[in-house]
Amino acid sequence: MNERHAPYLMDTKATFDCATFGFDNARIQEALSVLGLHAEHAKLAERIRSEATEGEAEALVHSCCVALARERSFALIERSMGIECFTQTWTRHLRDYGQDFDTPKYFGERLAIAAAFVRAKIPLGILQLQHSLTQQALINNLSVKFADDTATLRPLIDCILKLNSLDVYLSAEGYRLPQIDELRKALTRLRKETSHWHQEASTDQLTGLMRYNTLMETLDHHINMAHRGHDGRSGSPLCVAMIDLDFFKKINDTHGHVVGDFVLKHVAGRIQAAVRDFDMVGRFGGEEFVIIMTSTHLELAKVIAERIRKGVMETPLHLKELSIPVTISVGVAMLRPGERKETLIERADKAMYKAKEAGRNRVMLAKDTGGTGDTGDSETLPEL
Ligand SMILES: Nc1nc2c(ncn2[C@@H]2O[C@H](COP(=O)(O)OP(=O)(O)OP(=O)(O)O)[C@@H](O)[C@H]2O)c(=O)[nH]1
Repeated sequence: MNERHAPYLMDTKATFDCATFGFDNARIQEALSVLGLHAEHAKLAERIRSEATEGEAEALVHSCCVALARERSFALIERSMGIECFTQTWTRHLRDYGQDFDTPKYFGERLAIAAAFVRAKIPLGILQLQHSLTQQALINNLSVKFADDTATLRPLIDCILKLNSLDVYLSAEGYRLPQIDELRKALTRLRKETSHWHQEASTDQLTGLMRYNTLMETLDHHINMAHRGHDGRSGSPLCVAMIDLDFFKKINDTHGHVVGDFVLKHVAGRIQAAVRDFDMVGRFGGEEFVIIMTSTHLELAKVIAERIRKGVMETPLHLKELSIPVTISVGVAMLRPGERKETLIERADKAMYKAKEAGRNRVMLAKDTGGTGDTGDSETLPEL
């Protein structure tokens, strides 16, 4: 017996909320009206119960089960919910046949039974066969009893057909919700996985920063935005900083590649700590990083680049007994009107090489069209 499904099918005191399945009073009335089930059918259903199911429900279910057992997928019932649970639910269904068919409770119970069948992975066809067999058995039973009284028999059969249609309809609806639920869960899972893989694909494993491709796509996007201007009219300033570790080969040669990796990670952390929340940092290559600074003029970009340089210089990496000092050289360039990312990066790169040539551990600016001043370690370069 499958414990998970049994309570849904057997707990007679449980009330099932048909609203979960999208049935409010208006929808209940709509379904009843489509099927032509009215108040007068309550009396007919009562008659069916007293004539055909009272005291006979178990025998009826037994004979139906014998027929149903010929169906190959019937074995699933035994495996997933157990025959006892199945027959008890069916017997209860027959004893209460058509009772309060116009109430949310009636709808809720049938919807929940169908949902339990779905969870037990029993095909909808079995549940619908069960309804057909019930209909057949009741009609046969009454046809024998009222063989000579067609005036009584006809409305009773009409009522059975209608109540059976309602059962078939509710079983189909009950099957739909869990399936939609499963679909929703599968979609959520897929979305999570996609976003996880997207994150993996766009993140540099060592530093946790953006990878080269994502960095370039991001730069492209922001350059387009900057050319258009945030208000869609005038251009908006954008700067790029190219950062390269100084004498990194020596660090690798002295301490080994693994320690070199720790240094890269450490510097990436220092850069992230020094930039503003909305600046975008990526790993450009081996020991090169790029920062995209939107809505930022060269003057401000220089201040930020200086802050990063100082931050790195003042925070050596401590590894056990080792203290490894690190410095960086930085080139900063501001986007020119109509400029593409390739030349912007190239100008920042050239400025960075000028910083190397000038003695390293400094910030150099690629001259923008307006020209900039020079403070401290930063220098303004001739136009590149
Ligand atoms: N540990 C480690 N080393 C790397 C990685 N990527 C590149 N490198 C090393 O970075 C070093 C860069 O050396 P160079 O280009 O000569 O530059 P440098 O020694 O930093 O000297 P300057 O840039 O002129 O100051 C090389 O030894 C590369 O092998 C990496 O992911 N991990």
